[in-house]
Amino acid sequence: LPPGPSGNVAGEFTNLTMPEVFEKWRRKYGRIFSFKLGTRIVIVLNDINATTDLLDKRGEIYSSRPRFVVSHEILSDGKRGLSAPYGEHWRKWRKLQHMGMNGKAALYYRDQQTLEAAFLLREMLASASGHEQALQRFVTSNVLGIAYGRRILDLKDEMVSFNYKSALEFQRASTPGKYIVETWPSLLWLPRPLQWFRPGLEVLEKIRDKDRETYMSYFNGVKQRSEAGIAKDCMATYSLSHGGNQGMTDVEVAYALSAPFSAGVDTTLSAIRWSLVAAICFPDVLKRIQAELDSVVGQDRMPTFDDERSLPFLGAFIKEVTRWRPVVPIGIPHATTKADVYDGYEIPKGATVFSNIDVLVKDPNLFDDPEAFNPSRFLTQHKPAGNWNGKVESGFTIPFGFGRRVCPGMHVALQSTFISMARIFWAFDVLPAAEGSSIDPTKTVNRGTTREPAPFQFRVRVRHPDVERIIEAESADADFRLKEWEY
Ligand code: HEM
Repeated sequence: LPPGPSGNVAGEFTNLTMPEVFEKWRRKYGRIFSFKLGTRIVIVLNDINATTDLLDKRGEIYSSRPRFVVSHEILSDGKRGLSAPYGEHWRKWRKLQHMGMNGKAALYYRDQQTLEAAFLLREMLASASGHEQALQRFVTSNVLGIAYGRRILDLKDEMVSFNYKSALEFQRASTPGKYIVETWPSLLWLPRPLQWFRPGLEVLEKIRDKDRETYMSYFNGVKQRSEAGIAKDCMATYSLSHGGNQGMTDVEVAYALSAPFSAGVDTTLSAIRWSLVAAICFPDVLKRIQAELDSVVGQDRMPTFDDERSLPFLGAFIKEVTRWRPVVPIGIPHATTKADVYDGYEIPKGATVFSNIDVLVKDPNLFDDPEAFNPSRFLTQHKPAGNWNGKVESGFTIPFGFGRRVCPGMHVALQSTFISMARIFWAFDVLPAAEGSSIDPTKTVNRGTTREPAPFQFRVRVRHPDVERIIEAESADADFRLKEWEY
């Protein structure tokens, strides 16, 4: 096995976060290390070549997920794709995600994203600070638009509270050490009357039934709208088109439609929050973005997606934010389906494999002065960031994971980030909450697999005299046009 700490290391994770523990061990053991957690072998890749060699090039072996007996198999009836092992069910689920969110399909959601961004500006204009709710509503509404062609007017919407509750139950059920069957799944073979741990699982089975019923009701809602010819194109309607369900049952499709919410809200929101933190901490960068916006867009209309190609510095800024503060710092673990050998090390079948994104995006071999926040690195023609082994990457996608499991929501996430940032920076100066106060960009909060800035306050200041009038006009139009997504 690759080198690493021996013995029971579970205690290491009580005071430090997983990315922190990984960093400590990386300094000691180097580019690939391993350790044992319970009965599992965990391998951590801290190097882009090892990551691409294994997760990309040997995708046939490295594309599964670690087994989650309680949260995936029991609570989710094995139906959630994000935690599904590599195989037939995951493949069909993945095809639907791809069909609904690939680069071309993502273009369809631009209308809603643009209108929601006008709405967002109005909400931000209305409150001097404390824009958290407005940002959260913007991201959530777009994600539900992708899944169900439905928008939300506020965060109290029942669809939002249900999805949050369901995500929380999943997280709770994944807590290490909480359920004995997680460590000893063979206990589930005992005759039921002998399963002394059963009552704990029965609670989860009740939640599972309620989840299934609710997901089905959302899917059936779109079916009815589709039959009536009033559904907006979305993943649900794609699944209803000829062969669109990939041969999945209705319940499987209904579960698949829950993925954009569970994987897309916290991640996109965190990317947007980090973009604001960067704008506040690096005012010269913000000034340069605004100069670009002023010269391309001017002051008598809001930016749109049509301006994207003419705003290379804003594009570079968004890439740099995702590099500087990756929102899924150690990725989502893969797992092997076959034993393998790499660089003289044994990688056993069933091993959990992390790629340490946090380290890859700060690799000095890939990025000059990697700790610096420097969007211009993504404008250079000669040494594109992400160029390794002489291989030029057309895009920078490290923060979105690797191989067959790479984030299928990448395009919609980048679109949401682009249109919200373009419009916010066009309309407002983004400033610390109080004159002379500052934000510390090294302070972070971990939430499951995502990492976001520690809560911060900021205020916005209108940039030019016509902003309020334009926001009012555009958001009134958005109110009207967004009705197509309201039900
Ligand atoms: C800035 C925003 C986002 C980031 C940085 C991000 C990052 C990631 C990463 C690192 C993974 C794991 C990939 C791997 O296993 O190697 C992932 C998986 C996934 N993401 Fe995203 N994501 C973002 C937004 C979204 C959005 C908006 C959606 C959907 C609307 C989404 C849907 C998914 C799904 C369904 C998976 C699981 C894929 C699978 O297991 O096959 N993500 N994402």
